[in-house]
Amino acid sequence: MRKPTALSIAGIDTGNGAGAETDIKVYEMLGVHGTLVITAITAQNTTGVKDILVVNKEFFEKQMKVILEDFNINNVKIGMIYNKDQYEIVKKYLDGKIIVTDPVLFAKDGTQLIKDVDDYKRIILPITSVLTPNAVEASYFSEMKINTINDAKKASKIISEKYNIPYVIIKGGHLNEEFSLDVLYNSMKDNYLILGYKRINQKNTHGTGSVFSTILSAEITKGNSVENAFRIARDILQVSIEYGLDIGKGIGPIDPLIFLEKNSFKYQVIEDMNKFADFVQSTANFYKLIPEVQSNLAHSIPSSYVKDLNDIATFKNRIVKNWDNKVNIGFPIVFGKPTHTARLLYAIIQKGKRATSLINIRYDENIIKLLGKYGLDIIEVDREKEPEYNIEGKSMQWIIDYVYEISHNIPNVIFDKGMKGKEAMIRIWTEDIDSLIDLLNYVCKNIN
Ligand SMILES: Cc1ncc(CO)c(N)n1
Repeated sequence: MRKPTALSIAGIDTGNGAGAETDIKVYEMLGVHGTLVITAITAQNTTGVKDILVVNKEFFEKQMKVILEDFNINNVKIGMIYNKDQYEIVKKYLDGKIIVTDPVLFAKDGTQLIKDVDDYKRIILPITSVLTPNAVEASYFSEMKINTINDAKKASKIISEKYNIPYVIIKGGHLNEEFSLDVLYNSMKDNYLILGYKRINQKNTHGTGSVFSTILSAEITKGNSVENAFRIARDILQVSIEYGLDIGKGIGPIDPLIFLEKNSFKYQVIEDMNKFADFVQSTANFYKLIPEVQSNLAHSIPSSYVKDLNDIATFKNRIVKNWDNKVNIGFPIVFGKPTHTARLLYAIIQKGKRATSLINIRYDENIIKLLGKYGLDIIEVDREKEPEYNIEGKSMQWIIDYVYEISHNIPNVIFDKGMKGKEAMIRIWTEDIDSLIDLLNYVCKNIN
């Protein structure tokens, strides 16, 4: 196997939230082999940088030589780099390569991570291809206040011209707006690309800069344009922040690997639903469970990872009983469709249940009896008690709120006998797909 290879010049964060470890995590997750030249070891955790042991000039250069004489490196990412000696060695060996530089002047707790700042400006910035300052750093390099998106545009161009940097991205995390806006200035085209994402209220944001700049470097290494790399980086960053880790006593790290994890969870959901479809089609009596409005299965990734309906899949065209009692599975499997079953499952998960699978089936007293015999808890909902509203999709939330209020729990079987214009219905949820298949199989075997 061949793999594109890149180099990160960074410090070690012993708490594994930013720096070299994060860079390697991100490179590997995106299919790039990441190598390292270490600038310093920080004694660091989520509450801050407690001390810094700088790698001396000779050993710094030794690492550089060893890496470059072996690997074919054309892409570099620079994070924490400490002093003038290190800048000069970097220039000597790496000038002319594609360099993404994250100018980490200060850590989150204010610790200075770059010492000889004037030399840094003179030596590192002019060999940089893509610079990724936040608003505070950009303000420092451009010597202007940055309060608005227009300020950020102006500053990015000033920095680009002043230091001869082809691309400058000013990250808006520090700009005070409802949306976080990032500005990319492309000096060759003299144009801007602005990306806006909803600000996430979540305190665990350690490592945001390292993750962002390494995604850029990885995507550029694979041949993507800087613009596309920027879009990909911003997308992945958003989920990485949403799933920031509540570990440590301070500012916990964001989790870039969630991007892979979520994709693999979703793949498992699809496999489960295919298995469920096979079960339905090989079970002779299944048609007896299908109501007039037809059935659907809602199936989610592990419930603790569910953020919204996009994490829940259903069959786009339901599970349908034909005139000849054959059952059709309405493929394709789709995530994010706001069906009754998906909303119901979502509402149950919101109540803290480890639910992942839910189906609606026909109401029949005998089916209720069988479900009881099988050992499931059952509750009846009186839909006459439901208030009238005209907002689509509220009913499912009401059902779950009502059930929770009267039983302080969400039993696995929730049924109602219907009312005018609303068909009676049984809804069953389980913690996993196999439990749902087993119990439906029992019902189908014993129904007459
Ligand atoms: C080693 C290291 N690199 C970068 C940062 C910036 O987040 C940090 N805190 N520590």
